[in-house]
Amino acid sequence: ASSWANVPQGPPAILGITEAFKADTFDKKINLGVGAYRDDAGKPYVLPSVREAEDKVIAQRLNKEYAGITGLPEFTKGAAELAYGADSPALGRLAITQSISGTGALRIGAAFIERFYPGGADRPKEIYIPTPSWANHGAVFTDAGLSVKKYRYYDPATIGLDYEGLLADVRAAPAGSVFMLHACAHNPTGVDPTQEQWVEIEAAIREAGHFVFFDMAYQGFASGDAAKDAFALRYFVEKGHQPVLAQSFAKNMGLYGERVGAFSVVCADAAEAKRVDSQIKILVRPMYSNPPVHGARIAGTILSDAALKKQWLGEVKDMADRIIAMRKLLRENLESLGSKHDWSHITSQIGMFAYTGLKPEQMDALAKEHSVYATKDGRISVAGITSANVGRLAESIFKVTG
Ligand SMILES: Cc1ncc(COP(=O)(O)O)c(CN[C@@](C)(CC(=O)O)C(=O)O)c1O
Repeated sequence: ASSWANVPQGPPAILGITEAFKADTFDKKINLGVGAYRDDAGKPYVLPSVREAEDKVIAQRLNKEYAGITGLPEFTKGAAELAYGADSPALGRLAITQSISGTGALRIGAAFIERFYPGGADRPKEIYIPTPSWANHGAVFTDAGLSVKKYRYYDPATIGLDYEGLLADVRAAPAGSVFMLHACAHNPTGVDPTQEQWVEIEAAIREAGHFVFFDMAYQGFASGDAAKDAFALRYFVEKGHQPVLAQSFAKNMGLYGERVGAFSVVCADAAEAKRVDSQIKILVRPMYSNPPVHGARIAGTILSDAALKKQWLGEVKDMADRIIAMRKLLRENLESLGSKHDWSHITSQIGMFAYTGLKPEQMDALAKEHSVYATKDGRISVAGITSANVGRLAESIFKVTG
């Protein structure tokens, strides 16, 4: 018999929505599934600054030699400055490696924590993630040998932050626990703490002696302001935390398929950063040895050229502004249809996604009766909304929510 006779059929991944969408022949079907930016014509968007940087890279006729294990220094330097701030004292004591986008950064981080996080041999290697969190977080951490715990985050009653529950769970966790925090644009809810709430959360985490793993997959894409979106990360570093950070350039540079990201560790000093860097190399070498160069060359070109970086930040703001405009339009359309529900969360939430509060059966009805496709948890990718389809989308939501 075949060696794989016992391999079971797994459930469809998130991309199952896209399959159902593709199979639908209705010409006005709407895909609000995968979190990828679309312009107002509903088309994928390659940022002009990325095209320009790519032309520069190609014109250099570079060779195809291996990058180092931790990737292109020009890229990782730029990524660090973008995240922590060009004048951050953390930059002098940072270990950073290029990664296979955000997912790869999370995986390196999980492996590093599994191998080195203190707490003694008896301490279970675990990480606390928000409820809900990005669909892939759990699997990334369990596959790296960490057990996943949950902390309260989203409150269905208010379709907002369960602030008291979050603080209670931070305080209840054993001292020195590892907490995963979404730096901005929480996925899937779009619900972020206010800056005042971040200040409280930081104090609770510091008092409990917890360790922080930031996932920043949407810097600049949430508010349109890269520094504002990095507030939580930079505030925690300022208060003395030594977090680890996963960065993705999939969304804010539109480099989805180029797989550009970075993983970094804020260390106590330069000597510690050197030791940590050596151990990150030992982890990465047998994982994938070294990263792809093309996307990092594009991102590095943008991040190291003041004019291109300025142009890029303007384009990221334009994407964020379009998302914010679609949130407003959807809410206004629902209200003008006479919906009795409170839709203020659609505009108070931030980033790629809106957590509508619709139930799974209502999401099913949206797909089956209205050819509107999104995940069962009620998450819609706002990037899939256009000025052409927002009216029909609002009518569909109005019909299934009454
Ligand atoms: C919070 C968060 N972290 C990390 C990643 C990883 O992205 P990357 O590996 O492509 O850099 C995503 C992407 N989440 C998307 C946008 C895509 C996906 O699920 O893969 C989403 O639809 O939720 C994310 O939402």
